[in-house]
Order: sequence, then C-alpha cells, then structure tokens
Amino acid sequence: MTRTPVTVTVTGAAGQIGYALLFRIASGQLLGADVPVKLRLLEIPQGLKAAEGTAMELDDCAFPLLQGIDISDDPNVGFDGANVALLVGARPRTKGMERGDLLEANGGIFKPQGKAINDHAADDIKVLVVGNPANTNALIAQAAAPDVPAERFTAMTRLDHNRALSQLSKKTGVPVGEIKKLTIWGNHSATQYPDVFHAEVAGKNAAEVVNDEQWLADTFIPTVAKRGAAIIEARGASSAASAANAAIDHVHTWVNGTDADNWTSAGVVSDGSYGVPEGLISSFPVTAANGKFEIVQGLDVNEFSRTRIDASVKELEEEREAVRGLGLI
Ligand SMILES: NC(=O)C1=CN([C@@H]2O[C@H](COP(=O)(O)OP(=O)(O)OC[C@H]3O[C@@H](n4cnc5c(N)ncnc54)[C@H](O)[C@@H]3O)[C@@H](O)[C@H]2O)C=CC1
Ligand SMILES: O=C([O-])CC(=O)C(=O)O
Repeated sequence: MTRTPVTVTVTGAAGQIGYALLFRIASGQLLGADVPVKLRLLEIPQGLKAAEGTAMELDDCAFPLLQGIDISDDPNVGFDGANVALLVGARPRTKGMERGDLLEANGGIFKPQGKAINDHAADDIKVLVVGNPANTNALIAQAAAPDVPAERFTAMTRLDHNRALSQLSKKTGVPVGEIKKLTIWGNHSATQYPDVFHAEVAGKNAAEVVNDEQWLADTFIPTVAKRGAAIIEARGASSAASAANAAIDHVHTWVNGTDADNWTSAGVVSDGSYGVPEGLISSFPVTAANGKFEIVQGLDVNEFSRTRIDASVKELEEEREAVRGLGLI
C-alpha cells in the first residue's frame, strides 16, 4: 500500500456513537476502500480505559487499512496532524439543566478543542461536529480556530436527512435510492425543517406526489424533527448506530462528492444565502465537489417553507447570542 494514511481523530471515542463509528472508519467506509487510516481517540480521563478496550478490539479486527491507533486525553495531542476530526464527545443534558447551562458546559469542551485544531491539525483539516447542540458547538469550535478556513467546520444534520428520506420512502412506496434533493434546513433540533418541495421521488416532484400538505405539516415534519426523542423513548438510549452511519455519510460525501443530479444536507457556515445570517452554522441543501461543500443556490422558497426556515434560524441566532454572552465566541 503506497498511499499516505489519513489521520482521523474521534472525540468521545469510548461513547456509544464512537463504538459504532470506529470500526467502520477502520474498515474503509469513511474515506474509501483504498485509503489507509490512522486513528486518534480523544477521551476524558474517565473514558481512557474504555477507549483502550475499543482499541484492543480494533486490533483484533486486523483491518488491513488501519495503520495505527493513538489514545489521549489531551486535545493538543489528539488533533496533532489530524486531517479529519469527528467531534462526538459532548456534555449531555442532565436533569435540571437549562439550555444555557448546556451551552456553557459544551463551550468548555468545544472552545479548547477548536483552539487545539487551530494550533495542531493538518492544513487540510475537515471537522464534523456531532455532539449536541451540534450547530452551536461547531460555531464555538470554529470561532476558536481563526487560522482555519471557517468552511472546514460543519455540523451534522445528515441523520435528519436520512430520517426524512426513509419517511418519504415509506409514504410514497418509492425506494430511498430513487429519492433525491431533499433538504434539512436550520438547526439539528426540534425546530429543523425537512423540505420536500424541491425533492424528487422517482423523477417526479415529491410535494406533488404526496399531495397532502396536512401530512407534511402534522406527520412528516414532526416525525423527522422528533425522531431523536422517539429513539430515546424506545431504546432507552439515544441514536448511536444511525448517528455513526450519518457521520460516515457526511464525511464520505464531503471527500468524495455528490452525484450530479442530487444534493444532501449539512450544517455549514452561512454566507447569507436564503436570508440565513452570515456566520451561523445552519443546515442547507449542499453539493460537494473537490473536497468542498457548496450551498445550492436559486431555490424558490414558498411561504410554507419560509416560516419554518425562519423559526429554526431564529433559534440558531438565539443560541449564538447566548454563547456570545458567555464569552464563548
Ligand atoms: N447531530 C446528531 O445528529 C446527533 C448527535 N448526537 C450527540 O452525540 C453526542 C455523543 O453521543 P453518544 O456517543 O451517544 O454519547 P455517550 O455519552 O455514549 O458518549 C460520549 C463520550 O464522550 C466523552 N467525552 C465527554 N467530554 C469529552 C471531551 N471533552 N473530550 C473527549 N471526549 C469527551 C465521554 O467520556 C463519552 O465517552 C451527544 O451529544 C449526542 O446528543 C447523538 C445522535 C445524533
Ligand atoms: O436527541 C439526542 O440526544 C440525539 C440526537 O441528536 C438525535 O437522535 O437526533
């Protein structure tokens, strides 16, 4: 094997998403079947022993592409030379915690990690934030990394995108592979807006195929937006394998590109498109080519969509104000 290995750092490596993610990265599903990888597992001190156990299991898989595993609790070490960083580890909301407390606790994680990425990652670093609140955690990390181009910081809404594909497939009876151009707008939260108005189902406009605005408003949108809570209710734990799968999809698309007749959804830094204030990390319809995401331009936004996009963007602005007030950005 002659290719230079790609260094992939995973934070929260001992958590449940980490456990579902690492084996897929090491097997080649993140970057490609011919791309060797080095893994860096970043954990807090209490998570190091479990991360060592996961590393032992990774060894035991004898993955031909895996060229090394390092474990650390120091972000300066964990991000050293990283080409791809998956920021999964976060402070979960616990009983009695207000949203502001959650943002503050996560600021204590994502600000130093952003700085460590700024100071130590490779020049081509690509960052995906999975840990919640993902969009605003990504904003905090990005603000702490002034030497890294802002567009290298992204937040994960691909799980929402995949959930929307699946729900639309069930409704229309068309396989997910024949559904294109769905969009998740806004925040990875209950305010997100899954938009089918530009989507195509087996080549036909999805909104016309569904032809049922009430189903969109009362069933489809809340089912997708509240799916995370429904999984917690059913499983007794939050989405893990599906979240890891979406992280793989997000980075794979970022690196390898989208098909010419399709797009996907990702939380990316706004350039002001569609009235989303500049600098917010919001979900948009995006294409990818040459290792870059581009926001799809020129889509008509109808009244139904406008009010819902605006509501989610307002929440993102409030989160930005809150972290600004806390001195985190
Ligand atoms: N954007 C999305 O679509 C989704 C986001 N999530 C979020 O992903 C995050 C992780 O979820 P799980 O793996 O289920 O949680 P988990 O609690 O099983 O694992 C989190 C891991 O992160 C570690 N960690 C905490 N602080 C850290 C730090 N400063 N540096 C390195 N590691 C640290 C913990 O020790 C723990 O091992 C949560 O915030 C969850 O809400 C989950 C599903 C979907
Ligand atoms: O709600 C959570 O903690 C997990 C999550 O983000 C999701 O499943 O979408």
